[in-house]
Amino acid sequence: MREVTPPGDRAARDDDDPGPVTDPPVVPLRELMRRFWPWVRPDVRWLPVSAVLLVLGAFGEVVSVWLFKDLIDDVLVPRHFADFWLLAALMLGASVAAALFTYGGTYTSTRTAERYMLRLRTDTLAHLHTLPPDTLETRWRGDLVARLTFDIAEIEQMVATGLVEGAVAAVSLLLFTGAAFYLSWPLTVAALLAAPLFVLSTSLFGRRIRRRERQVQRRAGGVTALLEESLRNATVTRTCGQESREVERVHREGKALLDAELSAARVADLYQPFLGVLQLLAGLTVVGVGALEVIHGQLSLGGLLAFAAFMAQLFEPAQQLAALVPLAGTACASGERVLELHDLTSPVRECPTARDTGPVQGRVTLQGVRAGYPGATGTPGPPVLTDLDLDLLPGETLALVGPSGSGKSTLAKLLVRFLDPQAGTVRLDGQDLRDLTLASLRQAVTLLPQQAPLFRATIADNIAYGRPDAPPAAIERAARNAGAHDFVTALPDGYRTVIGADGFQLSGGQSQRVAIARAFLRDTPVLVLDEPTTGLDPHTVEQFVPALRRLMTGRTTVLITHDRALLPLADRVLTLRPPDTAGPAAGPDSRPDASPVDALRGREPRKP
Ligand SMILES: Nc1ncnc2c1ncn2[C@@H]1O[C@H](COP(=O)(O)OP(=O)(O)OP(=O)(O)O)[C@@H](O)[C@H]1O
Repeated sequence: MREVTPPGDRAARDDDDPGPVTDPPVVPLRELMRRFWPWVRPDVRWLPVSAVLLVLGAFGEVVSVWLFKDLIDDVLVPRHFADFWLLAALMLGASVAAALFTYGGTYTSTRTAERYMLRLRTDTLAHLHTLPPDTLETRWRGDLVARLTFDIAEIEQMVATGLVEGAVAAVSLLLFTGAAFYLSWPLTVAALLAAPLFVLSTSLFGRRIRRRERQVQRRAGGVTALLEESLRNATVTRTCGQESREVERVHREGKALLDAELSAARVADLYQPFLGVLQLLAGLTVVGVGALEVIHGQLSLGGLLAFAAFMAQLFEPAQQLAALVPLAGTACASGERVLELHDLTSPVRECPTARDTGPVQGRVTLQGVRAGYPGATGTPGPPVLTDLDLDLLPGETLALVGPSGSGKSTLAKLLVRFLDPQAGTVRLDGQDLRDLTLASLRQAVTLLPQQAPLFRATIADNIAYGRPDAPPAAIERAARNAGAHDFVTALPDGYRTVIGADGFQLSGGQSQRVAIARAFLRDTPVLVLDEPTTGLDPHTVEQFVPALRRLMTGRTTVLITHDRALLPLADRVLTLRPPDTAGPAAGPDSRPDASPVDALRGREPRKP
């Protein structure tokens, strides 16, 4: 949803290139505070502790200023030096106590804020991990990272730090005003004449800053999104000779960010000098009225100087309160971006009465399945699969073939519930997948995606990713079964060799073997292999087949492949057709020449 922006607001105005990231829905400040408050709750008791410590610190300052007045009136004016030592010692004591209280208050407030940020970030990521991978992959990864880092830090500034600082500044303001009032009420009234102007300017500036900050955060997300994509696709960029285009793309979004930043700065940076003028106005009024009071003997010189000191002290919390205005603007814009993530819901839900699978034999049944993807508005999109019936016995291997876009990966997603059917049922050992807990289902089914994803960790840790408690002997056994042991032991650090996040130190075939070893170690009764030989040359595939055969033995396997060399591994072959070749959606191909290995059809499945 785009906010309506006033004419003349250059950075806020939508230009020809709105950038990759769109605005999240606008959320009122109260609603933002309500939504983000639960993460403060575990440490909520520390908020009053730090507030009390900070207020005690401010009180120490008041005492110190008061003693300063006595120093002027009782030592300096009457030239009575004997009282100096006691007053000086008391002033020093008050200042040291104030410094210690302020230190304790600041530290507890920082600790609360940092812990808040950690909780919010962890829970946001945990929420993202409840969403099907497709939901995340349709968003810009860099922008997601920006929301999980920068935006959450901005929210923390407001919700945890800002609240404490705001409360303490308000209390300090009251303390200093009370002390000033006690010294001279006419002077205090004169000083407070500027207060309505403060309040008015805060409201006017606040709204404008928030509007501009929304653009800043959106553009900042756009820059990280483009940077991430640009670096991830560096190989394609170089081979296509598009380096300058990539740099230009990021530069253009960076320029839009710069414009948005400058637009925000033009308002935010005007705010503080504007307040400075108001402060000067209040100060001059105080000096004028104070001079008259001293001349008429209604105020001592010490009193006037102490009043001036209180005024100086008063400006600090006033400035802190004022600084919360741009902070709140940024935090609101960031809050909206993080809330948008929290409001993403998974189309795949675990029902409250879901039960564990229990021991799994591995019979997989699809009955009248229709499946497709939700459209932009969340309504069901056109079906990719229709009327799909399938019955796989335990230990049976089904090769799933068909042209691109015919729905093979969609079927794989149904088996691990990354997607639910629009109609019909998918069953495991006769149990509807929707009646099972997601965790137990995924304990029973291993999905090996097309690209073997590797983590920046040791080879042993990569193999043990699905079973982190696996002993080294089990890891080695899995690697031997996957045909990975020989190349792993040839590496300088063997199983302790750290590989890059995208497996850049391993060849495609080696990465696939590590992924197969991972599947061996998980040892699930059902396997879904999505084009396991993608990118491998025929010779490597030939070497790879025995490992695949070992892995599939005794497990119900759906083997998605375009590779004819793998078809002999299957007991049956199912060919899917893309929706546009025959009616609205794909289904199992019943043509007699549908499968290149029709002879395999009807063959007895291997026993588990
Ligand atoms: N997340 C998604 N959102 C919307 N449509 C999708 C999504 N994923 C796949 N599709 C669409 O569903 C159809 C089937 O895609 P699917 O990935 O299942 O095909 P496939 O047979 O596995 O293709 P390939 O052999 O190229 O991997 C395609 O038209 C594709 O555009």
